[in-house]
Amino acid sequence: MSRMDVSELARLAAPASMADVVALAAVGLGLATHLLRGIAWDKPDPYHGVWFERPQLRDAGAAPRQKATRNIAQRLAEFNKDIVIFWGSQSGTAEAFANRLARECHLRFGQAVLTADLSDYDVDTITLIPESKLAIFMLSTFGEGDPSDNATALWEWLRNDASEVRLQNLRYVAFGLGNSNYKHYNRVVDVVVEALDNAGARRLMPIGRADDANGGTEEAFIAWKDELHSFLVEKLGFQQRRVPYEPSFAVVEDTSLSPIDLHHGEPVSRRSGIAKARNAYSPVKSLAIQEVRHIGDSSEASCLHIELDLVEHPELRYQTGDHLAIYPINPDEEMQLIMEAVGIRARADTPLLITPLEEATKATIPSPTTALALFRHYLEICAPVSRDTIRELANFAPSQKAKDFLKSLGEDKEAYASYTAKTHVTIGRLLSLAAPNIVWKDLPLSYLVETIPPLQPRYYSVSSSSSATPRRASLTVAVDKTQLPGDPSKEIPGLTTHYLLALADSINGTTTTRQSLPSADSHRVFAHIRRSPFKLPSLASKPVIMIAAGTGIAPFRAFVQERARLRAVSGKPVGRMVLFFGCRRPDDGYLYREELARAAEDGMLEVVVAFSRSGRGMYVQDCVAEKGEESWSQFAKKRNQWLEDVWG
Ligand SMILES: Cc1cc2nc3c(=O)[nH]c(=O)nc-3n(C[C@H](O)[C@H](O)[C@H](O)COP(=O)(O)O)c2cc1C
Repeated sequence: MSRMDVSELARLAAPASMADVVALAAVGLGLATHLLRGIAWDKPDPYHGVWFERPQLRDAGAAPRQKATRNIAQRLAEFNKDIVIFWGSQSGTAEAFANRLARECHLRFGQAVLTADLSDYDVDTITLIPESKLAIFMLSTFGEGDPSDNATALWEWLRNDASEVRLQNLRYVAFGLGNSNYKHYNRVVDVVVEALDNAGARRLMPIGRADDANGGTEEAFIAWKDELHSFLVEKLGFQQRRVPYEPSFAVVEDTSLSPIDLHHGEPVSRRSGIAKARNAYSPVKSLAIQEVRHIGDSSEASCLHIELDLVEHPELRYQTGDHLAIYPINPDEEMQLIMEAVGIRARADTPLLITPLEEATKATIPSPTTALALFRHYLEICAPVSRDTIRELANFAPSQKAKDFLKSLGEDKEAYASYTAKTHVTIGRLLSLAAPNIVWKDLPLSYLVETIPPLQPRYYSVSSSSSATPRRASLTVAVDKTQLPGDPSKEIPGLTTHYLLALADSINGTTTTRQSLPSADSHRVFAHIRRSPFKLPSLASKPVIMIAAGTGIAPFRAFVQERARLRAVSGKPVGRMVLFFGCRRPDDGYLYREELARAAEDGMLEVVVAFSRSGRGMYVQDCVAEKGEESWSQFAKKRNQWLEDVWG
């Protein structure tokens, strides 16, 4: 990286909000990762903050099923399906879109559609899909222009074996999900489409691309879907029909089941497909919270340091730099709203059996369960409701007034945008706003089960070192709130962070959030560990430059602890570490101040702090530009030396 690159970084917009700070943290990590690319680790992984993962509870479902074939062509033939929708999704959006599109193709055109998690099939069997079928690819881009975990096999197959792949029979369309704020915007769909085309596949429509930069993903999907529908009618001769709803799941109350047989909220282990093959995820376990304390709080922001006990679970091992997934629970208020609206509140504890009506449909919710567990633990009920769903809900409305209201909102893009800018329309709120105090008796629970996405775990970088505290993992979590763009007086609390805040309140006897916990809460969280390639250089003598703002410091705290431990145990010197850290003021957001000062006193760490609201008002990128020059030239010298050592 040249001096110009550093000043370019300094020129970037100064952060003015929490979102900026988060973006800044990502830029910081990106830079650090870039500097150490190929030296400290093989594959850069600059996203140290909250991580996402596919939300599906893979092995969920009541009865054990026969092992499904991994041959996609065979599966399509077995279930007589006309269309396959492949999805590659990290945080669940592409998966939810694939399910919505499948339902719509079935209801509108009577087509038999299979949605396919890419990691459930051997990707080379795509070559066997006959010409009579249509394939739809819905792919998101993650990391640094990388595929989602479940699309890795497709990615590697198309890139590594490109010259051998023959796809003359494949007719397909593709839709990509990305964000133009990232350097490699929608790279995955572009690379995959290029490879498919080169292999002789016939692309029937231009690629659809969703840009999440300004929250445009949903509308881009609706627009692309409308184009696809017109194409299917006009070019492929599909006949339209009008079927408002056909369930894919049977949801029935079964009082014969005993409470001990029910899933009361524990997530089902997600170790399947590629993740299992690569041992990327640990099993999900219930972890006791050993300690939780507020650090670096200010009037504007709150930050938690949480220590989780791993002693009870010897099989749970983390490595410094790994991520930990927390399974949140929905707030009671939202849960009650929805149960009230569908008239199930009095039967919240009644056993519910949720069974796919077709063998080809994958279970996403553990069954048997209860309505309480369904809405508290298993469905993402705090997310805004999509315009498509609002339009569909009009079919089940309990009054003409409610129907008209939902239609006006669902069919008018502008009306929906301005309403949702001022109102946080979660499913429970929407139902109660559209028809106050009326039970939606025609709204089947199965519709909610298949329409509301499964609740996803949220990922955080572990902020402790596995060498220093192998049986205890800590997290550093900024408690976030999002202001509604059309009414900044309304703040939407972050789901997981406010759940963690409620736990902190309960443990410490404080009251900092309105969110309450279930009465029987035992101060434990469901969690699993995800392997991360974001690691310290394997040679402890290598110097490291770290750049972070706010809670982006989490993995670097772990790195500092790791090296300190190594030095204490081996008695040997370790490489120089420089940490550029950005926060507001010396008394606002300066996380782990004393700890960092101690490491600095020991001579193994240099901390360069940028205070954005104090003194000269510096941001971390200013510090990198101003003070980083000297560190950089030293680093560059060393780097050249390593390159010579490695490459000769
Ligand atoms: C950590 C992270 C990294 C991302 N990297 C990229 C990227 O490199 N290129 C891009 O176009 N979009 C990127 N995105 C945006 C996602 O592709 C976008 O949010 C998409 O809607 C997610 O779809 P999914 O939920 O199906 O995975 C990234 C998002 C996150 C949270």
